[in-house]
Amino acid sequence: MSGFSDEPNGAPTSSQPPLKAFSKIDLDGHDLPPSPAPSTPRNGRKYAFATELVYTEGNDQYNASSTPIYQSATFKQKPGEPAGEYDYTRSGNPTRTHLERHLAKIMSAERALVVGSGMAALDVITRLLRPGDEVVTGDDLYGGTNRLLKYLADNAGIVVHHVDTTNTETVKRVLGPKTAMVLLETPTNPMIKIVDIRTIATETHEANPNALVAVDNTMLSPLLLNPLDLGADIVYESGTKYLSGHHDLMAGVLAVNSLALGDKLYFTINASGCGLAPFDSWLLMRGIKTLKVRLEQQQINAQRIAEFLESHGFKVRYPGLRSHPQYDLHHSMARGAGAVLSFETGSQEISERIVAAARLWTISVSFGCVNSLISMPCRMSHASIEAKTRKERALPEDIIRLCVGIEDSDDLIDDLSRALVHAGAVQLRTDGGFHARLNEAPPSPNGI
Ligand SMILES: Cc1ncc(COP(=O)(O)O)c(C=O)c1O
Ligand SMILES: N[C@@H](CCSC[C@H](N)C(=O)O)C(=O)O
Repeated sequence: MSGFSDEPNGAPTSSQPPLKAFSKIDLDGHDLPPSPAPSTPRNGRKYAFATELVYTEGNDQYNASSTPIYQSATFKQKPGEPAGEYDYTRSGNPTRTHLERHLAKIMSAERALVVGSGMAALDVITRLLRPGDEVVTGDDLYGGTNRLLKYLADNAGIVVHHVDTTNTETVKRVLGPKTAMVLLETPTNPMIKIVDIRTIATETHEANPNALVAVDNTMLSPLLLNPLDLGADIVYESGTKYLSGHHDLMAGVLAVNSLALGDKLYFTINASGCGLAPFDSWLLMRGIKTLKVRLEQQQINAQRIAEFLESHGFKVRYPGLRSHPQYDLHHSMARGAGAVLSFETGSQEISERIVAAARLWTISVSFGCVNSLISMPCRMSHASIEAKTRKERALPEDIIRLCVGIEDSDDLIDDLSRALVHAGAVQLRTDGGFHARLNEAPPSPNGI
């Protein structure tokens, strides 16, 4: 897999025009995000994504190259003059504003907002709902998203429909005038299923023009997907993941094209006080600058690892593989396959042994970090979904999720191979190769 031009990465030939990273913002610069601390060159020239990621323009009094951390809760006012631009950091802070302008630019959005975590972003979005409203969402979702929706269903009178969002007909059947929100993930976490944002957004707005389509873009980041360009009303993501890239902060990002909707989201952020703190805003701004180089390498590594596992007989879920049933759909929307994949071994016990035997792959929740991570979603990130519900939704208990980092891919494959052999997940052949034992009885714990 090569890089991140504005062309679809490895996409099948189609009659569709090439996917553009900045389709919304005009090259003459009439459509730049408003900004007291602009993040875009004032001459209006629009650069390639890699350039826009690192290029920022500020209005710092000393021309600081890195926008300073305004570590201040309050801002002094001048007597007898109207209130200044900032008064209190819960309401606004220059470091946070600069980050928000920068995000609006790279997300091709009219307005972006940043909060304390990805879940805080979803919380802000769901506060647009009223009792009796219906939400349509997937049957494969991040566990925390599922938990918040369940809370709203149990306590706030919101009706939540979990359906197979990979099937647009199924989604259409539950849409209606009471649908207030459709909440999508693509690829889904952890089953890596692909959702047709364009079709579902059209169907949703036909069913109820006031319904909002919100897309969780955590898996791909703005480098690989712009849900707003596909008809979504709100895009949000966990900045804890690819945008920051080092697992050293928690953040959530929201972006919209409707300024009226942006104002409603901002109201909740100010009213509830979940805006991102100045230091974390600065750290996230720093992380964003290396998004392309990190995710590009992560994706190259992920492709190699997915091919390695598949070639050894494992059932691998990764949209970079031609065997993915929705390969074409994914590449009609996105500019790359991302760096999260999952695979099954046929046995929960074997999967547990693989995870335990890995050394380079850290056992950890989350993804997007420069380090490679291995996890068992049913025990970790998705443990908050009841076992009964996981079963109903056919989430395999043995599924292993790999979140690929930027290490040397040979080292990653060596470590994974050793873990597979140690766990007894593979049958050794006389020529030194091996093949997945899928659905065979697990061997003795030393694996051989
Ligand atoms: C797809 C997805 N969305 C949202 C979140 C929530 O983000 P955060 O942990 O920053 O609250 C996560 C993980 O936590 C996630 O995997
Ligand atoms: N204990 C946490 C688990 C966080 S999972 C983080 C991430 N979204 C992932 O998919 O790994 C919780 O209960 O939220």
